[in-house]
Amino acid sequence: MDGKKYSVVIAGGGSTFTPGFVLDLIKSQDKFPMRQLKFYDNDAERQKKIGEAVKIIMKERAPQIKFSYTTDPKEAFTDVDFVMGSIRVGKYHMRSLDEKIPLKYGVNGQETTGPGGMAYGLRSIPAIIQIIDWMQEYSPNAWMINYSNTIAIVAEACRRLRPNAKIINICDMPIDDMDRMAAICGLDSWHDIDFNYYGLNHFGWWKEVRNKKTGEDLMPKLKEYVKDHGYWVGGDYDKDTEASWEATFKKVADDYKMDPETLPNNYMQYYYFPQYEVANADPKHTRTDEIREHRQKIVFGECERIVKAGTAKNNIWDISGLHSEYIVDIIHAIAYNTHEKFLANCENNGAISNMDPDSIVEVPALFGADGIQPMATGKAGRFQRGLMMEQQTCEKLVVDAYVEHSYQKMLQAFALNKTVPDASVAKKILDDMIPVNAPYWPELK
Ligand SMILES: NC(=O)c1ccc[n+]([C@@H]2O[C@H](COP(=O)([O-])OP(=O)(O)OC[C@H]3O[C@@H](n4cnc5c(N)ncnc54)[C@H](O)[C@@H]3O)[C@@H](O)[C@H]2O)c1
Ligand SMILES: O=P(O)(O)OC[C@H]1O[C@H](O[C@H]2[C@H](O)[C@@H](O)[C@@H](O)O[C@@H]2CO)[C@H](O)[C@@H](O)[C@@H]1O
Ligand SMILES: [Mn+2]
Repeated sequence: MDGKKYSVVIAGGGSTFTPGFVLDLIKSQDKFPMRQLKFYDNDAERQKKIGEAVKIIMKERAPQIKFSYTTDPKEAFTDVDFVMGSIRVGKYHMRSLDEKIPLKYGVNGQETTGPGGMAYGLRSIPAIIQIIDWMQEYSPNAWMINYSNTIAIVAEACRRLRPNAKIINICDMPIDDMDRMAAICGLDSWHDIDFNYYGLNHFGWWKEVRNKKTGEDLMPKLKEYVKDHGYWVGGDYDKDTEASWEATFKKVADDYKMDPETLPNNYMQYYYFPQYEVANADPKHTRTDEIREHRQKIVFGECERIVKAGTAKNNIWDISGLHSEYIVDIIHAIAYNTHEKFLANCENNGAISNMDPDSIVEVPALFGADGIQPMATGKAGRFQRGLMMEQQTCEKLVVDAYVEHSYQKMLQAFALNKTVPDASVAKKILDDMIPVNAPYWPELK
């Protein structure tokens, strides 16, 4: 370590994940020392609620790190080494519509999959491109680690519109799944697992899972468990897991049966069993409502409590979360050029040998000071390749729709998607989505 101390800005300071991430950054000061932490958000009021609580946390636990929050891009993106992308364009209001509009027509209503995921992706593109441009203008050497969804669509837009930008698009879902695999096999955490994985974001498969220390092949043990229980661990491990996530992890038992050679990312259920998802959804009460009643309420309630008490003693984020732990590991790998292996969403260029070079894929990559070096994962199975070709074409069509302001391309994206049964249904969903997305989408002609 060269004694350097880092400056980080979180874009989306008002995110429900921000306080947990801050606590993990503070705990990692021996590993990733910082001199400055800033928040940036375009909703001053929402950010202030988190910002005021974090001010107290920082004063008590890391007074050596200068902390501030702002809605001014120049102030936010000047003098930073890392930009963390945690924005949700349109906030929970728009997520709720992404979920509920498709359900009205009997189609899967989910944050990052199906028409809702494509609608969300189209909203995110201009905002992420704008943040990249600010970062390049005010801190040209900085890296942006982006986890703002819909990642596959954002990554495709970056590939086309800002090909030289220092941005890495990541997802923590496979980490969560691997942490569950570790627990199932009696290991401590995902850090104990070595893997070979390939696919698209929220759309992939493990080819290999091994004990990192001993090299033992864990696939037979995992398959035996997953066929009955999916990735549901239960007991103490899952004591805080919400009902919808419980259903998700259990459903992996059925996903797995679609290809017993591999282990699936839990998001495959939205593509394998869209009718089941719709049948089990309540169009009046979707995942957004659950978050409003649970995560959002808890996070903002806790911030309010800290501000009122004037202290952050015994706060709820003292226990690390996988999401932020993973992100700290990634920025550490870039800052200290460790070439550790994580998953990244990047241009294929042969990483999956039978996918187009210009596909955006999610594959293992070595993370270091120059960014990522994607690794060769071999050949996708015929079944997987067919699914991926369809899905990534949808993702490319959304970016076409953005670039060309094309109604036709967005309609094709919806109609092609595996979750949508019919082009006339695709049209109905799109026509309902256009007016509510008017503040965020280009005008589609
Ligand atoms: N990739 C992953 O694995 C992963 C995991 C968890 C969450 N996420 C993503 O992280 C993001 C945050 O999730 P959340 O549930 O905490 O959302 P949230 O709604 O609680 O917070 C998002 C924040 O972004 C702000 N925002 C919206 N548009 C903005 C813009 N243009 N510029 C600056 N700020 C803006 C909002 O005001 C809000 O404060 C989402 O995109 C979510 O999908 C990704
Ligand atoms: O419905 P949400 O907002 O709770 O989750 C949607 C996100 O789900 C995944 O992230 C999980 C993560 O895998 C888990 O370990 C924990 O940290 O919670 C995260 C969010 O709940 C997924 O990877 C994200 O892309 C989704 O946005
Ligand atoms: Mn994700």
